[in-house]
Amino acid sequence: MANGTGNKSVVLSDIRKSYGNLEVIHGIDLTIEEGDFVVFVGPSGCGKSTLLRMIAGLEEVTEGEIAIKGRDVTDLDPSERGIAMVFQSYALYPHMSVGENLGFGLKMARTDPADIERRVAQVSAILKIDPLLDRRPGQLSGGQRQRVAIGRAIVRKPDVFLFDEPLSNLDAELRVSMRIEIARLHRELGNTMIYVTHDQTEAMTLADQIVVLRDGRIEQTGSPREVYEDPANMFVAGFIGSPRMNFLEAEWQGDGTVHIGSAALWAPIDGSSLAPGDRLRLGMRPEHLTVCEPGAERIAAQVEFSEYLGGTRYLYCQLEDGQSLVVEQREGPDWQVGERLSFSVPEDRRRFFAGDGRRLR
Ligand SMILES: Nc1ncnc2c1ncn2[C@@H]1O[C@H](COP(=O)(O)OP(=O)(O)OP(=O)(O)O)[C@@H](O)[C@H]1O
Repeated sequence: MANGTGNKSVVLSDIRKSYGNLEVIHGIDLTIEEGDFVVFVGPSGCGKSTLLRMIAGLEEVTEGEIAIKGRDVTDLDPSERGIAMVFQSYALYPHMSVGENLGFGLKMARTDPADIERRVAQVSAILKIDPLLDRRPGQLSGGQRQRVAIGRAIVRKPDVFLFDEPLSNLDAELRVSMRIEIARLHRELGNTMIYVTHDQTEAMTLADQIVVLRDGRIEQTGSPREVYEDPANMFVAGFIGSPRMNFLEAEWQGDGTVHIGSAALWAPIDGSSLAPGDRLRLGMRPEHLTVCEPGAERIAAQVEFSEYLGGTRYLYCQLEDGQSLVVEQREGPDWQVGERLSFSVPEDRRRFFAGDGRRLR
């Protein structure tokens, strides 16, 4: 909750969506607090855009209810919902100037022309596009176009901003600066923002709350830190983070340890639902593994491939039983391909999952 008011901004109640006989959203419940920046993430086809478009009113809801600021908007037109949407494609009117694009929505709403002029000036100052007001969209760079598209949303003073992958058409450098700009806008305007992205960095840096979706269901909702450090299940653990979390198959011993090859690692989990010999997964983030002297609690692996990225190095390793392990190394010697190493991982960084992906600890 960004502004601490605790008021509900958007409430989705048992939302379902079907295309013909095919249900793609399977009963989503979600409460978004006033002023929160909420990011939807998940693999391609999980329903991020469909959910956003249903909130916008661009897609009909098959079942369930959407409320914005306490008002049931499920059957209202997009224009009546108090939302503004920014698309990946910008969706600017090519034959209008930037100024006309910015003011068009207000003109349609029969706003007083002097008022339109004042608000367009205000917004173009916020977004630093005032020198561009007389240009057409065709005469702008990608970044400038996206600024105009965002300006067109702001000028209408919506309750809720919806962003559908707004930065994915921009080059890497511009993405970073626009990302920072969007974060600044959120801080300045304080509105609720809902944002769909494929980009992990955008999700982690912009979100107050990340909603992780899979196959039309919510797997977890939480702060970036919660979903990263305390994932609800193996899916979330594997989806959030790049390179992704390592999952090693391990055997539960019944004495509080798991075995991976010759390594015996302490596993502080509730073993009441487990039997000795049960297979578990031990999850470890690449940055939590460190090279150390061999020992009982050490995982032995051979370096297969090494990637130097400047500030960091990724070691792609293989255990004796063929399992893979990715290790992020920030400092220390440049280990070479073929080298046999031992790795340790702190106890509080170990995550355990049952065979069905359930989190054990
Ligand atoms: N008009 C449509 N007719 C039939 N199925 C559709 C339609 N639109 C979307 N779907 C299906 O609904 C599911 C969710 O699609 P959606 O575009 O919301 O996913 P997404 O998470 O946004 O994916 P991406 O990350 O690839 O954009 C997918 O299985 C998709 O094939």
